[in-house]
Amino acid sequence: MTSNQLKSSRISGFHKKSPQERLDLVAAFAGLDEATVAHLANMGNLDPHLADHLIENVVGTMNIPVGIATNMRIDGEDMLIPMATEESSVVAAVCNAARQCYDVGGFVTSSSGTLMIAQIQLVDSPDPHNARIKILERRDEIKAVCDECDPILVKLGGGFRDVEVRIIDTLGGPMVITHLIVDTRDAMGANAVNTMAEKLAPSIAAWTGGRTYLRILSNLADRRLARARATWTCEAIAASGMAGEAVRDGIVSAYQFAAADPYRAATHNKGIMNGITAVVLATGNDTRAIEAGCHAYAAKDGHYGSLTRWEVTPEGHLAGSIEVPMAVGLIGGATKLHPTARANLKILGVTTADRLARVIAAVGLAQNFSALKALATTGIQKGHMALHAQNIAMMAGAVGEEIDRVARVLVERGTVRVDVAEAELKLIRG
Ligand SMILES: CC(C)(COP(=O)([O-])OP(=O)([O-])OC[C@H]1O[C@@H](n2cnc3c(N)ncnc32)[C@H](O)[C@@H]1OP(=O)([O-])[O-])[C@@H](O)C(=O)NCCC(=O)NCCSC(=O)C[C@@](C)(O)CC(=O)[O-]
Ligand SMILES: NC(=O)C1=CN([C@@H]2O[C@H](COP(=O)(O)OP(=O)(O)OC[C@H]3O[C@@H](n4cnc5c(N)ncnc54)[C@H](OP(=O)(O)O)[C@@H]3O)[C@@H](O)[C@H]2O)C=CC1
Repeated sequence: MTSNQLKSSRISGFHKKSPQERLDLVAAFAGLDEATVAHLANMGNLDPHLADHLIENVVGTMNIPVGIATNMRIDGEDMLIPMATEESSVVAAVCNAARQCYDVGGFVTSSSGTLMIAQIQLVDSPDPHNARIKILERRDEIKAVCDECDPILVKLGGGFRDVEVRIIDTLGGPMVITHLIVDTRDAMGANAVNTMAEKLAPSIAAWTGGRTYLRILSNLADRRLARARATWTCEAIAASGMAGEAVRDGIVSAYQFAAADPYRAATHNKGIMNGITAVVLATGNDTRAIEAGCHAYAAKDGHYGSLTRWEVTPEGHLAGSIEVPMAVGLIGGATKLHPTARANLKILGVTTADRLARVIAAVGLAQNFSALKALATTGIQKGHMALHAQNIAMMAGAVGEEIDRVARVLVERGTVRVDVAEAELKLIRG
């Protein structure tokens, strides 16, 4: 092969090769050394055959640590929560928040059910209002078509629930958008509702005289909302040098800032997603679907705001609550296939997708509490950087016991920087 051929990304049939053959090609393309190739070839605790079938063009796996959030009491049940994340202090933050509300009962959760929405786009309808009514008239026929697509889902108590039709103004003129509302039970439901939308679309075109284009679920799963709330007493949240009342008021003020300002809300919600995404990933669910849904929900009032609310109760306690779309499943996607996801679901002990969704909402709320408490008191760097110091020590080359020794010095000096870690490592190694 010439070096030009090696540098071409046009590799026909790459997908038909084995992971090792692909890796050899990639190694030649990128000039990878033997150690890097060997590292990528080691697929850890994921069966290479499974990895090669979960996604396309596989050459390796990317291991992310799974940490356990402790102290979580949800609806009276003590739970251990597996979280998959690459970011330090995220797991500690959930443990910390849960610890401070454990004695007063922890988290209370609820949900709006497990309904998903599939959209069918109809264009070029000369009489969109007439078209809307014509579609609504066919409810029974629509139900029959949808339920026929997935008899197992129907047997499990799910299936078609309702049809709604909206007329929206677009750059291309009015469009008639049909929403199929489907109970997908313990599945996230994308495949189930997409199949229904595709099956139904030709009938919608025939009934109305328009043309159908897109037939796909909406990730703004606002018929599948998970909710959680918790109360923290001032006594429990007092921080070194700060009365609980001041901490409470600081958290409420931080929320008010996020509610009013999208620049702050983006960071505020990122913190919430630290927890949500970590559990979604740990259980093999679709992180992008959940993130898209949560951010769209945060903007549902035409203004991007906070996913949580923080208030003071009549007794003077701090009350936090969260409401988020949470389309997660226990069936389908990688949830059943990935052995780590299966193990994590076993640790969680949840037996329904609805319960999993509510647990995830509680984790999002806990995550937000800790971030806001840190921000409103000592600042985020103290706690976060203390844990991040270990990463910095490793970046400087520390191994084994050196990691803790270097990290401790970085925290003591208050300078969590790689150059300082390198200097300290030099000292330790003499
Ligand atoms: C970091 C802490 C927890 C320290 O908090 P602390 O009060 O200094 O820790 P502590 O040593 O007193 O321990 C208190 C409890 O925290 C937990 N805890 C304490 N250390 C650990 C640990 N190593 N591993 C596991 N759990 C830990 C543990 O539950 C412990 O109880 P115990 O077990 O001792 O009975 C605190 O400062 C904190 O919660 N900070 C917030 C950290 C955070 O939010 N990190 C997310 C990354 S930053 C970000 O991306 C989001 C952000 C901040 O931008 C969002 C926003 O702006 O809104
Ligand atoms: N925009 C998005 O978010 C999109 C996401 N996706 C992907 O779709 C995947 C999820 O699709 P999903 O439909 O959940 O998965 P699957 O189609 O893999 O699984 C759902 C199916 O499992 C069967 N089933 C068995 N037991 C149950 C039960 N207790 N509750 C419900 N269904 C049950 C059902 O019927 P049956 O056996 O008859 O099939 C159901 O249709 C994810 O990988 C996601 O990433 C795909 C497209 C777009």
